[in-house]
Amino acid sequence: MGKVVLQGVGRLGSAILEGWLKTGAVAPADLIILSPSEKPAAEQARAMGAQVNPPLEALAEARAFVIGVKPAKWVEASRSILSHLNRNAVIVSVMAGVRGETISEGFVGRSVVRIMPTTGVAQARGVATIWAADDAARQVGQDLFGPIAETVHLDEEDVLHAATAVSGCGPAYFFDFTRALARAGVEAGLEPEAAERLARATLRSAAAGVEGPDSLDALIDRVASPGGVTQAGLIAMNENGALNRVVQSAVDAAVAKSTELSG
Ligand SMILES: NC(=O)C1=CN([C@@H]2O[C@H](COP(=O)(O)OP(=O)(O)OC[C@H]3O[C@@H](n4cnc5c(N)ncnc54)[C@H](OP(=O)(O)O)[C@@H]3O)[C@@H](O)[C@H]2O)C=CC1
Ligand SMILES: O=C(O)[C@@H]1CCC=N1
Repeated sequence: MGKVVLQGVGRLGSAILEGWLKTGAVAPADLIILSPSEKPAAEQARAMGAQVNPPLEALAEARAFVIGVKPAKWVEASRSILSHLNRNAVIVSVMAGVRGETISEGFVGRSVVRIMPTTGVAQARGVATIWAADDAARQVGQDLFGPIAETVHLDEEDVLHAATAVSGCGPAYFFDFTRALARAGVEAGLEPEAAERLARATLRSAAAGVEGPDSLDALIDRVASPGGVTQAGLIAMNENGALNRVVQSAVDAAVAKSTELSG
């Protein structure tokens, strides 16, 4: 793979770094980490042989440059490094919204691959949607994220907005639902600690169900005995299409925000 630069070790950057260290997808000796402040994941990488904030001349060897900063920060963050960065480095953007063409222009024509990962990459159990204008850049994205995520390749860049709304944001929706389930359990009489343990463990248990080949309909059917307790709950949850409506509004709002970020 060659040297890989990670710029930004925040919520997602640290998850990516943890995944790489866990799987060895990027050898620590090949890692160059740029971070304005000290981060535990970066310190762990340093202890394993990575370079953290080395003199910028080190970027001359970069094969890939991963932008892990916020969409509002990347232009400013690229300014000081640009003249040092290898001319052939592939730019790997995990930023929501920002278009590949815009990033390529900012990086003076370098190839760009856009990735939309989930934070599950930390446990090498992420999902990563990949889009690139050229196959070589796409392959760099696959090499970096394939070992830490299930990868889904897109042909159309515009569909990344939808992938972001469904997958990039998705873990937060499930955590929010789990919290609501725990709260409802408390209302129904459970102690708060028991309610949270049950809701979290149920999320893990349900996730194990989707590891198999069964359709979502079949998985639901297996839990919902005809005329039974689950069916009563599902009917209440879906009354007048309430669940579909609320999920659709979440996805639509996230697509709108991602589109806004694309300028
Ligand atoms: N969080 C998520 O689940 C996902 C996030 N993304 C994308 O990932 C990107 C990062 O998001 P997230 O991790 O949530 O945001 P965070 O704010 O947690 O992380 C951004 C990091 O960028 C660092 N940073 C700022 N300026 C520089 C610079 N000049 N050089 C190096 N590092 C810099 C900040 O450092 P410091 O802490 O020192 O200020 C911070 O740690 C965004 O573009 C977002 O769209 C995509 C998919 C999922
Ligand atoms: O909330 C965000 O903007 C980022 C992008 C997808 C998940 N987190």
